[in-house]
Amino acid sequence: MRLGVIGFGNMGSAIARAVKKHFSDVIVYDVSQEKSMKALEEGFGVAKDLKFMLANSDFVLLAVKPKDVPSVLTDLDLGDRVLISIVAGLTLDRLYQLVGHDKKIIRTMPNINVLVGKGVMAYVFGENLTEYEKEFFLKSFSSCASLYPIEEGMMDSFTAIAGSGPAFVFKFISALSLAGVREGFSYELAKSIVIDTILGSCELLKSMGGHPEEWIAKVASPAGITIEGIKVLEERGFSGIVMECIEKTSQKAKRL
Ligand SMILES: NC(=O)C1=CN([C@@H]2O[C@H](COP(=O)(O)OP(=O)(O)OC[C@H]3O[C@@H](n4cnc5c(N)ncnc54)[C@H](OP(=O)(O)O)[C@@H]3O)[C@@H](O)[C@H]2O)C=CC1
Ligand SMILES: O=C(O)[C@@H]1CCC=N1
Repeated sequence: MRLGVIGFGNMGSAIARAVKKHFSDVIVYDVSQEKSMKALEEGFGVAKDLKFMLANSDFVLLAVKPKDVPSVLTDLDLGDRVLISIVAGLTLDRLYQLVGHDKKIIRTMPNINVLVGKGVMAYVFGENLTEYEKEFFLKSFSSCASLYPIEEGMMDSFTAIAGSGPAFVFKFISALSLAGVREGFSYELAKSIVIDTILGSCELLKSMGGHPEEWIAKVASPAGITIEGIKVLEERGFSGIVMECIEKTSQKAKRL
């Protein structure tokens, strides 16, 4: 199977690198000369136009910004190829309008962590896909992401929590690292301590299970020091802020 990648930006390049071993060939098309050069330097084939890319693809990854989608898909004849869209807010209905109702489409939402093989990706299969095509998609993408089959109606919520999620996690890492600097560590040392603490906490929760609040209770000793910090988070409405952050993010996906 051959993969065509439309848009070699943050996500197109991350996915191309992550899944290339599963495809006999990966060919990239990007309007940016700089991105095309980058793809070439990384050993990918580069197409001079969409027609050439299509002629050399069985699966086509749509990885351009939402505003650029109409210019890419209008008049594009996908034929029997499978279109994999990662575009936030772009519904299957809208995709069918653009490429034709008889076409093969998989709507997905990955996150940037596919770069290190630890991504998550939601997916919804459209009509007309063969069992082989579905299995090939699942096999190739499960090598870089935990795959979640979800109802399409939950896609914007998934996008907020998981697609945008790394940005919110990085924000927390950044804030905790700055707090470490304030306490007297160098930024690099603080960041390393924070990353190891978060990795360990995630590992613990994933392998041992339980509710996060139960683990908070094990860390926060009665009349100890941790509860003083928890009090500040509670007073400032940390959980409410995070919920509103996800609500606003999810709502924006509906307006794209
Ligand atoms: N960034 C993320 O973490 C995630 C993004 N997504 C989705 O992935 C998509 C891509 O996002 P991202 O990778 O961040 O965006 P980028 O801007 O980094 O990448 C898009 C690339 O496509 C190029 N491009 C623009 N128009 C065309 C065209 N007509 N034909 C071919 N290439 C074109 C752009 O060139 P130029 O820069 O010159 O315009 C750019 O190189 C978006 O739809 C987004 O919703 C989904 C999950 C996570
Ligand atoms: O911010 C965005 O629009 C994209 C979609 C999910 C992550 N990044």
